[in-house]
Amino acid sequence: MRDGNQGTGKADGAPAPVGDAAPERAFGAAPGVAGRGVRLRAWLWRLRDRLVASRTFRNAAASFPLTRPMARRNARALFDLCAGFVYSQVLATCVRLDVFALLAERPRTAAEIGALTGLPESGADRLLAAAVSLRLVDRRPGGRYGLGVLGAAVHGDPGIRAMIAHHHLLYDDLADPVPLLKGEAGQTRLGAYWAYAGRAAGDADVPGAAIGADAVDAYSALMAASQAMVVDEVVAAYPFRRHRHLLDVGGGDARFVAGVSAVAPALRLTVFDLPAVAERAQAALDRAGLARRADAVGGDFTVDALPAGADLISLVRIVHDHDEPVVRALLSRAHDALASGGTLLIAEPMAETPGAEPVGDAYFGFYLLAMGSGRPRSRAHLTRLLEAAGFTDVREHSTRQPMIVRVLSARKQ
Ligand SMILES: C[S@@+](CC[C@H](N)C(=O)[O-])C[C@H]1O[C@@H](n2cnc3c(N)ncnc32)[C@H](O)[C@@H]1O
Repeated sequence: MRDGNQGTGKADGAPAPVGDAAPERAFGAAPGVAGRGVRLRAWLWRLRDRLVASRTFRNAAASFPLTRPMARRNARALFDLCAGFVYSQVLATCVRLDVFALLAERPRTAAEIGALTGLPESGADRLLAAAVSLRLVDRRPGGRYGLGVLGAAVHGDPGIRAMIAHHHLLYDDLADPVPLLKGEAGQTRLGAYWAYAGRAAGDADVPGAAIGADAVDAYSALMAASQAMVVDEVVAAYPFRRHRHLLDVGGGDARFVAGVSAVAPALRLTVFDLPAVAERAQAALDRAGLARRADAVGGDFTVDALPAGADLISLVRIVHDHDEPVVRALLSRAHDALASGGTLLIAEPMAETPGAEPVGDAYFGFYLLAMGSGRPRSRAHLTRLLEAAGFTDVREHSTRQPMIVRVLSARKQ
């Protein structure tokens, strides 16, 4: 099953093609004047493309003192694109060999790191030099190495480490992206990992109730590990205390509702997820001492109604996992289940996030492609979907790290 919007040839928020009459209408200019503006822009883009493609021009730009910084910046940006996979492998190796944990204990030499990780000293030396260049590791006095500013962040966050550790599945699937883009890849490793996403890629569509504990354990643990950074952002952005009952749809191991419970002590909490995950959620709620005010309900939101009556429904890192028809049906079910005057929250990383554009469209775009369903969506795209499902008053609540998660709320009349 593919996204209903795919294949239209017009990405969400993409500029209108050159020659389209829309810009003229938008600016209310006389058609002839605006048409000349569009043609002038098209000519300038062609000129820029020709110049930048010319080696002579690039050499001249690198020689001239005023354009040299820009020429160097662009050359470096292009090299980083070429080398991105290598940088990721340096990071993944440091995580796999626990280099950051070893350096957090105390600064160490390459020989010590080699002895502790099973690498020859020359291998440890090469890995550490690469990690220094990427700010994962710092050189310290006496030929020792310590944590770098980025390595310290990875060391301090089990969620980031878990994400990095599972990326080998993604890299395997992306070894040849063309069959993925053509929709001809069949079952992928990420599709198998995220059982609910990959279930339609096999011969038969597996019902949600048939997805067993074995199939959900790994992804549920990954989501639980990476939930801390999300819940902190969402709780800081949205006033949960004004509500009486939160239903967290696709709530995984109940980490999100547990985080919210701390800031909204009177809130009733319900987690809805696939039956195998709901069992994990119920056990987690019991362990957290939340059983009196929280419960978990098993079901499949592609076919089942959602539990009714909550005045707040949250979809945290859910919508981007699914193609258009599933999202439309889910939003409609959420609308049906909400109490009148209730609120729906969507919290997830989004496409076209200013300053984090590649995170949405490149990383999540290709991650979800490999997973077999879903796409990152922009705020404008989500707003259209929410309004089509009957919601009004769509608002964004600013988060401190919009790269990680953005929050939209919408009201049911
Ligand atoms: C990406 S995880 C997000 C989990 C959690 N909200 C978080 O942010 O950590 C997606 C969740 O949606 C659940 N899910 C996926 N498809 C579902 C379906 N058809 N019905 C119910 N839950 C589903 C998964 O089991 C999983 O827990």
